[in-house]
Amino acid sequence: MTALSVNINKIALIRNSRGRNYPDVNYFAERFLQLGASGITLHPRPDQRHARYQDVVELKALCDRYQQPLNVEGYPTPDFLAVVKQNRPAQCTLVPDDPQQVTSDHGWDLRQHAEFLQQICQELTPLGIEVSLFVDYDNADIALAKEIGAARVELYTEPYAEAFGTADEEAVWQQFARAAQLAQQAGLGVNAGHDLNLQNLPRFVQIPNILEVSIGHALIVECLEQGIEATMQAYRQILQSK
Ligand SMILES: CC(=O)[C@@H](O)[C@H](O)COP(=O)(O)O
Ligand SMILES: NCC(=O)COP(=O)(O)O
Repeated sequence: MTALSVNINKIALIRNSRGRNYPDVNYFAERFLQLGASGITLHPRPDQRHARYQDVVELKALCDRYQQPLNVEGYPTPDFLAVVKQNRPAQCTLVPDDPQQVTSDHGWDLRQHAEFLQQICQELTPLGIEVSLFVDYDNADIALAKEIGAARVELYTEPYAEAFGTADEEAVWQQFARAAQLAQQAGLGVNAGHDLNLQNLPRFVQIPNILEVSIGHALIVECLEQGIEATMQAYRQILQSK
C-alpha cells in the first residue's frame, strides 16, 4: 500500500501569521493520524516561515506515539542537519532548495552533488534515518542515488500535476513510471510528491510500488472545501488498493 504522509506546512503557515499557537500544528497532525494518515511530513525552511525547528521536536514525539513515520524535508544546512540528527525522524528527504525559494521546484543534480550528498547519507543513515533524495523524473542519473547511499528517492511530481488533464498527461505519466522503474531496479524505494491532489493521485499511483506520497498544499485546501474527515476518507479510498 502507498503510504500517505500529510505535509503540515500550511497549518504552520496560518499559525505563524499571528503570534499565538493557533491553529496548533500538533493538534492537526494528530487529527490526520487518527483519520488514517500513515505519516507526517514537514519542510522547515531556513526562514522558518511555516514549519519551525521546534515543530520537528514535537511532531517526532507525536509520530512515535502513533508509531508512524515522521518525514523531515529540506535543504541540508548545518542548522537543518543538527535538528534532524537530534530528533532522528524515520526519514529525511534532502531537497536542493535555495533559501529564498517560494516552494520546491526541482530535484538534485545527483552527479554534481554526489560527494556532498554521500557525506550526509553517511552521517544520517547510522542514526536510523532513511535518506530520500528529491529528484526530477527526467534525471538520467536516478540510479546514482543508490551509490550515493540514499534509501529512497522522491519524484518531484509538479510536472505530472501540470500535465494532468492535458494532451501531455499520458506521455508524462509514462516518463514518471519509467523513472520509478529505474530507481526500483537500482534498489531504491520510490516516494513522490508536490502538487498531488484528489484528482491527479488515482492515475499517478497506477505506477507500481510507490511507497509514499507526501501531500500538503492541495490536501489542506480540500479539507477547507470538503472537511477533514471526508478529505481523508477520499485519500484512504484512493490508496487502500495500492
Ligand atoms: C519537497 C516538496 O515538494 C515539498 O516539501 C514542498 O516543497 C512543500 O514546501 P512548501 O510548503 O514550502 O511549498
Ligand atoms: N514532498 C512533497 C510534500 O511534502 C507536499 O507537497 P505539496 O502537496 O505541498 O505540493
